[in-house]
Amino acid sequence: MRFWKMNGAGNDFIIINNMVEHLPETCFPTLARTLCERHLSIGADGLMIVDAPLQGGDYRMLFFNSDGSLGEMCGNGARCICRYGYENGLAGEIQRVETTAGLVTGHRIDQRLYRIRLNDPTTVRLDAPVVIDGVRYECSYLELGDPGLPHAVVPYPNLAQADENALRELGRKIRFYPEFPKGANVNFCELTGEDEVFERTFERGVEDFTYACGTGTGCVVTALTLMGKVSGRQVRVNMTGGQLIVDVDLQGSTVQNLYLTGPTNIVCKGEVTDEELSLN
Ligand SMILES: N[C@H](CCC[C@H](N)C(=O)O)C(=O)O
Repeated sequence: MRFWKMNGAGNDFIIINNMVEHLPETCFPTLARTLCERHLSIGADGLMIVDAPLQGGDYRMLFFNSDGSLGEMCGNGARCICRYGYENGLAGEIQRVETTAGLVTGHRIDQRLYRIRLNDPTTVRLDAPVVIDGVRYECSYLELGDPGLPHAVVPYPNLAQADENALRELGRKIRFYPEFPKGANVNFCELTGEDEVFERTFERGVEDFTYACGTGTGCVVTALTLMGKVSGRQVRVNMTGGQLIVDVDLQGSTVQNLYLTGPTNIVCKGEVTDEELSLN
């Protein structure tokens, strides 16, 4: 079984082309759990399966988190998969990717830089405070696409200096907050300059911080734009693994287009030989 390992700003993925491998869909959760384990196998935040299109796109993308759960979408994953699609001749410089959350269009800017148009927000609750251990945190809740990928946006002062373990525990509690029916990816953020944000995301399905989260940055910049705190133009979001740029087109208070731009890295291309892997 051939695979590529890629990352987008440090959010890393294993990619398998199922138009070549012909694996049964039922094995994908186990495949993700096995291959994404960082000590026992290749290691990644998620597994992406490329498959034949069903709705007129260039191809279809299925995204599985490292715990085997299906994610509706993945912004950094979609940017990486666009490079995979381009370099494997599945699509041209502008491409249409079918995701579980709906169609995503991708644009090759240069060899490593890719921009995608993220799914439009389908739920935006700017005022969705959470109370954790008696402390109230201002929070927004957004979903991108349909069915929507859930995100909480939590402003957090002095984020870069925050105690890692305390932040992780808080992230976990908000991720499972009972008022978020699907759970949520939890994006802690702090404005660090004009149109510049620092962000750390505790991800559902990885159940820890990842180095970057593309849909998370899209939601952070959407919320901050609607609150009037950033312009929505070329907003720079810095995360552990690098920088992503987000553009938000507003029509009144409705988001019309949400773009995510950032780097991709092909780490290796290889063959899976994991002797512990069972496809049943
Ligand atoms: N890291 C991803 C999001 C993965 C979504 C996943 N954690 C879920 O909630 O299913 C991104 O770049 O947008």
